[in-house]
Amino acid sequence: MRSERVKEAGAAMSLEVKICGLSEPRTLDAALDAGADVVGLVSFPKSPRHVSVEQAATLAARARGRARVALLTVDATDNLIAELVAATMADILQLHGQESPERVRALRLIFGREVWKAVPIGEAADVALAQPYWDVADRVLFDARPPAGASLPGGNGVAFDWRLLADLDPKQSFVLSGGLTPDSVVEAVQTTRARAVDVSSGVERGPGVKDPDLIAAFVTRARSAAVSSSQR
Ligand SMILES: O=C(O)c1ccccc1NCC(=O)[C@H](O)[C@H](O)COP(=O)(O)O
Repeated sequence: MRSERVKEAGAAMSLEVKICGLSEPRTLDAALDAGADVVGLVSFPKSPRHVSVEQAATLAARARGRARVALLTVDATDNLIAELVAATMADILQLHGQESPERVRALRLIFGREVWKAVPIGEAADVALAQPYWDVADRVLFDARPPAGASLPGGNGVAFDWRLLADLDPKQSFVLSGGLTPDSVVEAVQTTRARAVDVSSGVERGPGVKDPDLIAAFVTRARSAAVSSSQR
C-alpha cells in the first residue's frame, strides 16, 4: 500500500513544466535557471515567437543537457521538420496544426521523436477530438480553441474550462495548455490533475517578449501545485 502511495505522490510531484515560444538566449536561460523541464521553440512565421532554423539551433544547443527541447510546428512539411530536427536534435515534435492521426503516426516513425499533438478545446464535445490521437501520439496537449479571427492556432493566451477534462481517464497523460499564468496554474493543475503544463503568453510582458520573473514565478507555482495535489 505504502509503495503505491509513494508512487502516486512521486507521479503527482513529477509535474512537467514547459515554457514555450522562447526566442532569445537571455530568456531561454531564465527558463533553464528556473528549472523548466521542456523549452519550446516555435517555427511558424506568423508568430511573434517564430525562430529561424539557425536561431533554433543556437537555442537548442544552449538547452542541451538542462531541459528537453520541443519543436513546435503547424502542418509543416517533412523537409522543414527534417531541417529543424537536424539543426536542433530536438526531443519532442509538437504538432499544432490540423495534422491527422495518420500524419502523427508517420512523423513519429520518420523522426523517432516523442510527438505531442495539440487538440483545441472550446466546448465539451471537443475533448473527444483527442480520441484518435491517444494511440499515435506520446501526449495530447489540450489547448484553448483559438478565438474567432485569431492568426495563430496557439499562443493566444486564452484559457478553456478545465472542468471539461474531468472525465478523462487518469491514465491518459496529457499536457494542459492555454492561457495559463503564474496566478492560475495551481488551480489549473488541481482542477485537471494534469501531469504537465505549458505556457507562453502568461510569462510574457508583450507578444513574444518573455519575462524572466514571470517565467520563474510560473515554474515555482507549478511545482507547488504538484506538491499540494499529491497531498490531496
Ligand atoms: O506560441 C505561439 O506563437 C504559437 C504559434 C502557432 C502555433 C502554436 C503556438 N504556441 C503553441 C504552444 O504550445 C503554446 O504554449 C500554447 O498554445 C499556449 O499558449 P498560451 O495560451 O499563450 O500560453
